[in-house]
Amino acid sequence: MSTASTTILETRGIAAAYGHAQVLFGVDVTLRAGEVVALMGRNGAGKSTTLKAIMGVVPSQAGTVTFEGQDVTGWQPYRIARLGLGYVPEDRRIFTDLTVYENLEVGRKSAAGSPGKEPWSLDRLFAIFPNLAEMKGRRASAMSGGEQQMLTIARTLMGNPHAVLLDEPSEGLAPVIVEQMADAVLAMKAQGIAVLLSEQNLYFASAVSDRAYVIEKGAIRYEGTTEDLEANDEIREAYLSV
Ligand SMILES: Nc1ncnc2c1ncn2[C@@H]1O[C@H](COP(=O)(O)OP(=O)(O)OP(=O)(O)O)[C@@H](O)[C@H]1O
Repeated sequence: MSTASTTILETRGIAAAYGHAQVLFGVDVTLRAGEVVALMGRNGAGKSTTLKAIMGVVPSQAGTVTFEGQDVTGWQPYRIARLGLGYVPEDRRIFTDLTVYENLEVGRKSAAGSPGKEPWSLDRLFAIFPNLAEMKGRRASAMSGGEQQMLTIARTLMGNPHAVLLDEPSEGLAPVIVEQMADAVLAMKAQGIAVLLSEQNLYFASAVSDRAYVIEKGAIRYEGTTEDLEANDEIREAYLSV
């Protein structure tokens, strides 16, 4: 049984580049069981690349990624996903020709090693995403961006992950949908899923996260509770847009 202090995901010194342009310079991030952690920073700071490097979507040139005690550095994304790490990228990769229901069925798979955990069912998902329940038969192409974002997360949960990486879940969402998104993240946490999310919105991050890292130019500049971050004018002004 994991406790709040068990490390579920850890990066040590990860570096990554696009061609000759290095964008991550030794990033250390830890996610413990049961936590929601925000990776904050301005546009281009390296948030998405950090999540991609964890997931093996971009190769890390240095450093290590450990998931549930296993060194997964250099693994293919599908293998990491199979271990139980879900990933929701910024671009919503849903099937627009399929209905909400069909998209969720496509996501159904069992992740390794979640003993005693009930697999996600559509009923459980719809309890967390009531708006999706109301539009089960709708094609994804006829949904708003925010609804598609919810669907992407719901579909990831159908894979029964133990932890999830969420890339900018609140980006571009109307305020009412941002609130629903915050509820969904908290519901995931209540179900025992650890979440590492990238975020620019301090309001959203504080509503859902226990701790935050601030990244700038590909390196972590601050680490602390979201409360401390909110109270730290210097860090906020230097590295965040708020
Ligand atoms: N596919 C790519 N090819 C080349 N450079 C890239 C690519 N993706 C990102 N970059 C560059 O890498 C740096 C980090 O980008 P990244 O997307 O990780 O930032 P971010 O903090 O997630 O910002 P955003 O909120 O804009 O997504 C930026 O300078 C960006 O221009």
